[in-house]
Amino acid sequence: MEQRSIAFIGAGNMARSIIAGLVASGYAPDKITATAPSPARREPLARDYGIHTTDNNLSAASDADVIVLAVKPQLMEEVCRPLQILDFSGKLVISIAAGIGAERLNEMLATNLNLVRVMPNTPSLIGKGMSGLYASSALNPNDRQFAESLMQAVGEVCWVEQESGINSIIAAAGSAPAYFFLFMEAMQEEAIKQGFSTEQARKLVQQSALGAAEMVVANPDTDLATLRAQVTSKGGTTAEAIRTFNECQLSDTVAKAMRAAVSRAEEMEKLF
Ligand SMILES: NC(=O)C1=CN([C@@H]2O[C@H](COP(=O)(O)OP(=O)(O)OC[C@H]3O[C@@H](n4cnc5c(N)ncnc54)[C@H](OP(=O)(O)O)[C@@H]3O)[C@@H](O)[C@H]2O)C=CC1
Ligand SMILES: O=C(O)[C@@H]1CCC=N1
Repeated sequence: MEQRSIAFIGAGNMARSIIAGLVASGYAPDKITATAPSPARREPLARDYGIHTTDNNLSAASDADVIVLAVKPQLMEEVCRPLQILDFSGKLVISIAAGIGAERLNEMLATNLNLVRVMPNTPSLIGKGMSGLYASSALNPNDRQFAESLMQAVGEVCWVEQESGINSIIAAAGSAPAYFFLFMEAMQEEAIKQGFSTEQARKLVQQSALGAAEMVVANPDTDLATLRAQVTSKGGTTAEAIRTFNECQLSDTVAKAMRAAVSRAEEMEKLF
């Protein structure tokens, strides 16, 4: 893919995941800079991926063709203010922040940005990311294409037509790895109670999760309910487990949780 110089402003969990995936996919480490105030954040990135790091946001952003805003939403305004003096006309800005809209980002950087909002997730680290992208129709096709290729280098992508769709991407993908981790944690805990060691319990759970996910991917024409039915023998053990989940209204709980994620993103849009 096109090798533009990229500055990640913020070098935390999500920036690291994208950087790792990018470098593994062949993106030149020399073209990537990441910024963070603490050396403890920067040094492992420089060491592990061979990228440049600095605590100077202004110089990193000034030297870059592409600026990825990757700080916590509550810090975004403070981080953007000193960058207002830059000329953004030839730069592409990608924001991965949840709960900060395009209009607000234009306001924070005091200009009309060439902007793509991206909502990635941490499996980008291993090239298995799922990212949602939004750009206004005014964005030039080259920038649109670059943002898409960048995120494709670390996983799958899905464009949304309306900016509000980014909040639904958060609910379905950005936050979603945590839901699966939570489910696996609960399973591991119970497997331990049933007599397995922590390692055995983890292996049982992770291999089942991996196998299930890979079966979903390998059978694109089979719906999820059918895959579930194939495990569920009539009058058998799975049926009892599923009945228990249904009794506890698992689907409703999942729906509630996803709506709570959207509501929080909407709330953050007002706060920051
Ligand atoms: N984590 C996730 O799964 C996802 C996160 N996001 C979004 O990504 C963004 C970052 O989240 P996440 O990576 O989890 O957060 P982290 O807290 O892990 O990372 C934030 C980073 O910002 C750095 N930082 C703090 N202050 C400054 C500053 N003044 N200038 C430059 N960098 C600064 C921190 O450095 P230091 O440690 O030195 O303070 C840290 O490296 C958020 O906006 C979030 O909404 C989006 C999708 C998924
Ligand atoms: O929890 C958060 O706010 C961020 C956005 C999606 C995943 N992590």
